[in-house]
Amino acid sequence: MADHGPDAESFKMNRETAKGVYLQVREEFLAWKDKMVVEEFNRLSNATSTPSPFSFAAHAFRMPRAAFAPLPTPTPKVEDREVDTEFISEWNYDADGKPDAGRAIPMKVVPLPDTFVDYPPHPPYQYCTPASRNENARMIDNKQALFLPFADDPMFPRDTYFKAFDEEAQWVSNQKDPDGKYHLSFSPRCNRLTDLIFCPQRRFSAALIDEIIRATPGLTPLRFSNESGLLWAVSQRDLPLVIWGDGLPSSSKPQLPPHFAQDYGGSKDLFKQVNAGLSKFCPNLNCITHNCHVHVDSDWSLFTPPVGQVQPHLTSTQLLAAAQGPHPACSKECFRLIGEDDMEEDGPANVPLPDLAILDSLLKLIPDAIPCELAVVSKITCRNVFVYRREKIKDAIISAGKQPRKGKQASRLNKKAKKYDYENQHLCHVSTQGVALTPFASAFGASYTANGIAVVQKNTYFPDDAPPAAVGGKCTNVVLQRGTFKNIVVMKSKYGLGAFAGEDISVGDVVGEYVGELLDNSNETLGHREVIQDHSKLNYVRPLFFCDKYVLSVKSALGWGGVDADETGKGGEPDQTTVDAQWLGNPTRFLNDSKPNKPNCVADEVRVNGECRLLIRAVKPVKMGCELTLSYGDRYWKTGQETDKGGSGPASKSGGRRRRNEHKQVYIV
Ligand SMILES: C[S@@+](CC[C@H](N)C(=O)[O-])C[C@H]1O[C@@H](n2cnc3c(N)ncnc32)[C@H](O)[C@@H]1O
Repeated sequence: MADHGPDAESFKMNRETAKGVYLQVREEFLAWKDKMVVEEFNRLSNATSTPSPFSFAAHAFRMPRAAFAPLPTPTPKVEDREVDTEFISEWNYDADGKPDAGRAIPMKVVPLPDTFVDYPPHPPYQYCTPASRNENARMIDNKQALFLPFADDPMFPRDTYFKAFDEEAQWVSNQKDPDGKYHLSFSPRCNRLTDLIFCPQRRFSAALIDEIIRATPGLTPLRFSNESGLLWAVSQRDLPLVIWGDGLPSSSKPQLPPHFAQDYGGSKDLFKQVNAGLSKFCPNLNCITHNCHVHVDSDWSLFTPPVGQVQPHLTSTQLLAAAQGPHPACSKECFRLIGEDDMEEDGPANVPLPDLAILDSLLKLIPDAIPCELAVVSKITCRNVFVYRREKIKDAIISAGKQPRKGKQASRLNKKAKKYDYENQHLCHVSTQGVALTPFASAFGASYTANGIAVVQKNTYFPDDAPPAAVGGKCTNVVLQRGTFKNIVVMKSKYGLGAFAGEDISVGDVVGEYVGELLDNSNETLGHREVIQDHSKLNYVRPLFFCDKYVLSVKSALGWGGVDADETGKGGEPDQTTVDAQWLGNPTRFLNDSKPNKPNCVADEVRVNGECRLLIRAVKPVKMGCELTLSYGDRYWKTGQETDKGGSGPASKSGGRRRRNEHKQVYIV
């Protein structure tokens, strides 16, 4: 942090320069304004008895020139300032809308106080991009500094921050051409104006960069006023969209996929709709986003191809057998209560037709899905789903060998159905199949499934201390599926901001999901995040311990390998995975450490279709208005920082990679 001196210097210098420019622009504006006022005055003087109603108040707001000279400090009180008298015109209109002769009303014009004051730096950012799901952090996290954090804070160790980035990416050269003008060249990765500013090995002082920028037509100076200029603009990241001097926008969304707006032939058939919609969906099994730019670049060929009707593999008996286990049923309607003995006794399902239409489509797409999952999607009890499926897909057809289900193959399928460790699932069963959310999901109020396409949830694993499946007769698993979490209010607490219960919360309630950017050691250089943690004394990194091998499988599937991955990105062991809610998250990021008291919440690591998710679950009843707390674990405070000091936090490294690597057993339960 020792390098903030020169930055503070150049910051001051830029401010002086910016002030000069600001005053000059104000002079020009005034001259223009004066000219306009004179023109308008002449026009009015020459006017006949019926002045234009549009000239109303034409004389207002003329300011004396004295107001724009550099103002003395401190700003004089209003009554001490030079005051001019001006006139505005006023007309009354008759019933036909004709104005009368009008009158002049005298007005005192008070000069504005100097608006160029030294504002203190903005307090550290306390919020971040709101998100409902984890996102994979950029793999090239160390390649480019895309924006300058704390751009308005001269104490931010800017150089240390830049040094954390890849050296190759930092290279930039500067030569003067024969005319003595600066010629800028950038490394391939430093190809934007921002890189010029943010490349630490630029060998440029901020003043020199400012000079270069000024010499380049069309570019904004680094600092123009406290809320304008390039430094300010980049601190705003992508909001609002900033168009840089080179004409490139700060965020370039890829084009929509071809035929994105195509209609679906007016079809009400879900199967057809899903097929039509699938081509817009992210192939990442955990992503429910259409037109997803997080996991797929703009190569639309990578998007999910349409599917045909899927042949069922499992007989109802096999389906039922696969789902049996020691866990409790989620309600009286749980299909597992049917039991093999009752198989023939249950009558046909009595469900309304539109729901059956959805179920029909689902059975075409994922005939082997566990009925619980189809129940969530189709809003039919899983018992009825099971009964309907049994009617529709006769065991005899599958067993009779119409499908290739015999002998070894059948037993392999049985094994496959069983390998999903149902015994460990305390909550409602979810299937081994995929669930895709189509653009029509909101219309139907549900998500739709398609075999192995895009999965909202499958194979959820809750740790052993998870509460029983049924809370108040309802399956709590759907809380995660539907994102129906508790109200959390963010307010000031003892340690900066804190998360408070916005409603009464009972033991076992899922309060929310801790979401953020997923990082692992394939995001090689994360040092710049640590610089920010050090500076803000806030650390939002949460380790994930139990999920890594599953993350690996998802990553391999996507060609994102771990450390020792081969050149295709496959294979290798990923290192510790963490969720960082510094820049992307939701109100659960504000849960403070409860020390010295016991926490009222714990974080459960949950595996959902191979992806790790952190659920915040209440372990004590929490009354509305009370603060929600976790125990971060002793290791979190490994640097020995005191936990009873407001705003203090762990040194960045303790929350960053080092902590993750050294203390895998730490888990914020
Ligand atoms: C996940 S954030 C919690 C929200 C944070 N208070 C805020 O204002 O954004 C974790 C940070 O909160 C602060 N914090 C949380 N619990 C604390 C405690 N018991 N003692 C001191 N600081 C704490 C530390 O700065 C820590 O790095």
